[in-house]
Amino acid sequence: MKERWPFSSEPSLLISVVNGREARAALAGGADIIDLKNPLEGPLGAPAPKVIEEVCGVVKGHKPFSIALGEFPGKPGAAALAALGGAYFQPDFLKIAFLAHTPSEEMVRTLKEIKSSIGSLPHQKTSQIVSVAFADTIRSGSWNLADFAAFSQEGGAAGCLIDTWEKNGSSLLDYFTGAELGEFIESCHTHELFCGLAGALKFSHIPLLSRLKPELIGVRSAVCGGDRLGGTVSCQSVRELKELCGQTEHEKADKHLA
Ligand SMILES: O=C[C@H](O)COP(=O)(O)O
Repeated sequence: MKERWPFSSEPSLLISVVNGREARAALAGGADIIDLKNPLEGPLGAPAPKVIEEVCGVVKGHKPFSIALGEFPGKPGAAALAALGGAYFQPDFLKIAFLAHTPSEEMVRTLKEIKSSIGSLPHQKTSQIVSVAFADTIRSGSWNLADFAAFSQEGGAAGCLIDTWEKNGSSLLDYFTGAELGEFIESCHTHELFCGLAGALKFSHIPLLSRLKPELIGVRSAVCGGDRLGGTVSCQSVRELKELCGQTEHEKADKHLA
């Protein structure tokens, strides 16, 4: 991978937060990346600038952070303008989502517009672009996970993340098997992209997903007592999840047998 945050051999734990208090809890629990979003505006809802400012005050200088931009069907210009707004805060990552009916040309164009808009800023640090797709929409779309990686690379993204659009209790593993996700991770690596897995993941999913060795595992609901809107990030849950990220299924079984 040409352009990447130095990920370690175990998946980095990305925790989605909505305010500074949650960011503090996620940091204290050992999160590797603090992801800022506004779940009230959708699975990849964009946070308000004043909230970003608050979270920057907590996170900057401690851990990398990402900002969700949302999705912009048919509007690459609007996406680029939103990205410019996000880049103002100099996050490590900017996340932009694509529903599976987005034409591939539009995805590539949107990513290129974003890359060129944020590249024009005088900052020393340029945010890396993370291209996000949704496991529950992709089956009905015109491209598959391997295509998604290829188009993301063509557009200039540094990484791909797969999440779920409907937060209705179904998780990533209800849509794709471990083997399929393993192939997706491989496609990302073939295209020199890092790979993130998310989507209503539960604690019980983590050992299996860790074994697949994605660069990122992204979670919100599971560390908010199962309620991504009404709940709040629990430091203890983040800590437990972080410990699980370093364990494969076999290690977990061994511990239980010991
Ligand atoms: O980017 C990761 C998402 O925020 C995951 O949220 P979730 O665990 O509630 O699906």
